[in-house]
Amino acid sequence: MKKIRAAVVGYGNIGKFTVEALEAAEDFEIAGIVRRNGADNKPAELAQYDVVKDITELKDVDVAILATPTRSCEEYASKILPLGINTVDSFDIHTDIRQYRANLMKICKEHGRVAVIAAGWDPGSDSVVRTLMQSLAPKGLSYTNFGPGMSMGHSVCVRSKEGVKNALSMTIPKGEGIHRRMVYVELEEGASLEEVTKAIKADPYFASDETYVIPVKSVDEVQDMGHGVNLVRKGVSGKTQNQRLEFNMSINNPALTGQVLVNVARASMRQQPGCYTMIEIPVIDLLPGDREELISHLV
Ligand SMILES: NC(=O)C1=CN([C@@H]2O[C@H](COP(=O)(O)OP(=O)(O)OC[C@H]3O[C@@H](n4cnc5c(N)ncnc54)[C@H](OP(=O)(O)O)[C@@H]3O)[C@@H](O)[C@H]2O)C=CC1
Ligand SMILES: N[C@@H](CCCC(=O)C(=O)O)C(=O)O
Repeated sequence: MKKIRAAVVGYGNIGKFTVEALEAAEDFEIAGIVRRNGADNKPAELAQYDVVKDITELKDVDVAILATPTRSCEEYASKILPLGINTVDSFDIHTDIRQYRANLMKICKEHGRVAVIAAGWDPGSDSVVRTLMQSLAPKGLSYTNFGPGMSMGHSVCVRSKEGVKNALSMTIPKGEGIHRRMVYVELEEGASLEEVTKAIKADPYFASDETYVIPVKSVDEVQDMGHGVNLVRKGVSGKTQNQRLEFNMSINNPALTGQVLVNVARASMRQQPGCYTMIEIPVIDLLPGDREELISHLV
């Protein structure tokens, strides 16, 4: 069977775990890794792979897995899709997903390619669970309670602020889908904590949550990439009240996100041209293997 050739774009936390997930997937081969500085300071674990500055330097790429900051995803996808390469990403600004999908839809249709967006665990696999729960109890309330744990998206956002050398944003659940943000920042020399705090609190990632910004000497010393979710729904099936549904997981955040990205990269090869979120993709397409066997094993 021909293997799917995937490129990983960006080699930060998600990029590293995506490479590992690709190495563990028998239906994939790694076409190469795309980094802003190309092969400069190539990490030892990438010795066997092409590490390049531009994806056009790689051969026969079927799908590009964008492991870049959320706010860079659209720029990368808009350049890569017209090259005839599918893209997948874990874009996580929930309020901007519809517009992002509409923008990429045009490009995908024009170039006959597939993009899968907002595909990590939230948004991503949690979105699929929320959808399933809503179908099981169509009337009612769902609550997504995160953590405590490290949000990669919020941490990346803080690291992009002027004066911040490194950052860790912890998500603390307060109940009923409300969260507090505890942000640990390692500041550049001379940076003002007050200015940095103002910039963080004004960012849409943080603007609607209670947020505390705490300076630390070393983010490395306090960082732990564990996270998790408790997703609950209480509602009505048909005319029957008080149906209670629950989904829990406790995870290494980048490892799970990298795995989901590989799954949707596989699924992207099985969709008609267009831009999709995870709830629009048949779940069986996330899995490798023979369809008939999966049906007899899983149904
Ligand atoms: N939907 C979900 O459930 C989840 C989504 N995410 C998303 O994943 C994103 C990436 O997280 P994470 O891997 O921790 O981030 P990192 O900062 O560790 O890695 C991002 C990498 O992207 C590359 N890059 C390209 N353009 C830029 C830029 N303008 N600024 C900085 N880096 C750039 C860099 O790699 P190089 O130097 O090799 O070019 C960098 O290391 C987050 O923004 C988050 O939104 C994360 C977890 C879950
Ligand atoms: N998008 C998140 C994953 C879901 C958890 C979350 O949204 C949060 O902690 O706020 C992340 O970037 O880590």
